Amino acid sequence: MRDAEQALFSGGLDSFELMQRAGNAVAEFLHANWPEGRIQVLCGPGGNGGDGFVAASQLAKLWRDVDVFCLVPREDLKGDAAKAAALWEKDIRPLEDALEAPHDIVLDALFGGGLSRALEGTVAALSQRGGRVVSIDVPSGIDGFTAEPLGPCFRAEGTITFAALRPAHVLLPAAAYCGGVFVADIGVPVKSRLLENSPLLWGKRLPQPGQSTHKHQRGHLAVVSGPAHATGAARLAARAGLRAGAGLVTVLSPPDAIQVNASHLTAVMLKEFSKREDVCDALETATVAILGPAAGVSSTTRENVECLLGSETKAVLDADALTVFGDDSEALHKLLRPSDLITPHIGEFTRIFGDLLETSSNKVDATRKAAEIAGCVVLLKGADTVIASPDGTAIVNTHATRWLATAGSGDVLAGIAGGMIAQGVDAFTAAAMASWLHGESGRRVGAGLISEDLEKQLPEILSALHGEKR
Ligand SMILES: NC(=O)C1=CN([C@@H]2O[C@H](COP(=O)(O)OP(=O)(O)OC[C@H]3O[C@@H](n4cnc5c(N)ncnc54)[C@H](OP(=O)(O)O)[C@@H]3O)[C@@H](O)[C@H]2O)[C@@H](O)CC1
Ligand SMILES: Nc1ncnc2c1ncn2[C@@H]1O[C@H](COP(=O)(O)OP(=O)(O)O)[C@@H](O)[C@H]1O
Ligand SMILES: [K+]
Repeated sequence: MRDAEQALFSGGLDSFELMQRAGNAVAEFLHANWPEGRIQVLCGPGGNGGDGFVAASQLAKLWRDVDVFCLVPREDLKGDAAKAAALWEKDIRPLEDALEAPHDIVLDALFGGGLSRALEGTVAALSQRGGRVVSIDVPSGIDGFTAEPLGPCFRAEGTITFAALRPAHVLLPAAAYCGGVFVADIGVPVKSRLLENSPLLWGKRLPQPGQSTHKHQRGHLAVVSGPAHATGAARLAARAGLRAGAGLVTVLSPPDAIQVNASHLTAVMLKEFSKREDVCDALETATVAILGPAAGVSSTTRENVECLLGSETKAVLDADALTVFGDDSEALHKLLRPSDLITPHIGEFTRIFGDLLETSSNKVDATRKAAEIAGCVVLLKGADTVIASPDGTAIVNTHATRWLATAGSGDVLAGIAGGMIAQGVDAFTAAAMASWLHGESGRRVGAGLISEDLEKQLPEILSALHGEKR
């Protein structure tokens, strides 16, 4: 078992006691969700198999029809797995027999945290049979730490794990093999929290105006525009921020882009900046500013970032505001504050955090380390988006759609986050809200999606979350 896994289960608790609690939880989970049918329990030689033996004996007590198969003979089992097998009084058959044995549901208790190599032979063949599979801890064949299949692996309808989610339960591609994931509390303390994004985490904290609220109480979002040929990104972010509920939104525009911005903006306000002081002055009246979308990789962008991070205004930094520090990322890390949010995609992440992705065991670990290094909230974009705060708490969002892979969709995401921060939501929660709302908007549009469509979905989605009919 790897260190990270061991740390999760520290606390001086008796390991066989934990195995019994785990196995009992597996039996309850399976019986509650798959109440009928003959169960084939496939046990491995270690702790995962041990959980399987406990679950099998408990399921038999619930009058379920259970057959148990094991990769190794009973007499070769050791430690807790041997103790658990002793609870199963009937036959333990060789694993090969499972290939042809009649069954309706498979309980996959082959390997969990101790998988050390790709599945082969009978185990590999069993993993490819299809059918209804419930996995213990993680579908066997998936490396729970890198969140990648090591080779052939089981595809579960449901997975039960213990104490806390692991990266494999929420990161792609592993998450797609887990089915519905249930976390059983087996009474062990959890050190760092990993959560799956959902309105259940933040729905009650969505900002909402009171009966007599005025716009100035809903915060002021500023978005810095790029030059005349690159203004659309800022407007996408600005309109999304307004839809998300910011009371006032201003696009700060360089002089050459004023005309083009003016001809496209209505509810969003416009203000010109020509030199550094103007940006600083304009930013001072804002609650939060978004800087980076199509801003240009230029000394002006860098100066604007420095000015923003030296002010009282909170920051959402994206795209060029990050890239501009590519050869001097430590300077950026020093300037960032805990209330700031940065939203890199993988390319931008690599520019400002070097090889962190390659040197970490998975995207969650890399994003957590990045948040610690930069001292701010980091949202790493992708089909699975990871949000981490410097204290180690992390949320993974897979509530999205591949149709979001289109120009400008990241600008909308930054805009929604900025709109939430303007209304007083902390950067971590705002990032979680934004990534879910962005994903839900994308799902509602589907094929043919362009970034302009996304903000138009927000009124309906937000109304539903507020429990208001439209
Ligand atoms: N920690 C706790 O307190 C709790 C832990 N719990 C449970 O324990 C599980 C972790 O147990 P674990 O560490 O024994 O690892 P596990 O996944 O059973 O496998 C290791 C064995 O498999 C073997 N093996 C590996 N790959 C193989 C392959 N491809 N093909 C063939 N063999 C292979 C490997 O052999 P080796 O690599 O040494 O050659 C070794 O013998 C965890 O997932 C959870 O279910 C719960 O009870 C809750 C409390
Ligand atoms: N295949 C995908 N599945 C789900 N979401 C995706 C996918 N590809 C991109 N996204 C989402 O779309 C957005 C793209 O952002 P980004 O790469 O910054 O684009 P842009 O710079 O064009 O705005 C991110 O929020 C990302 O998480
Ligand atoms: K398993």
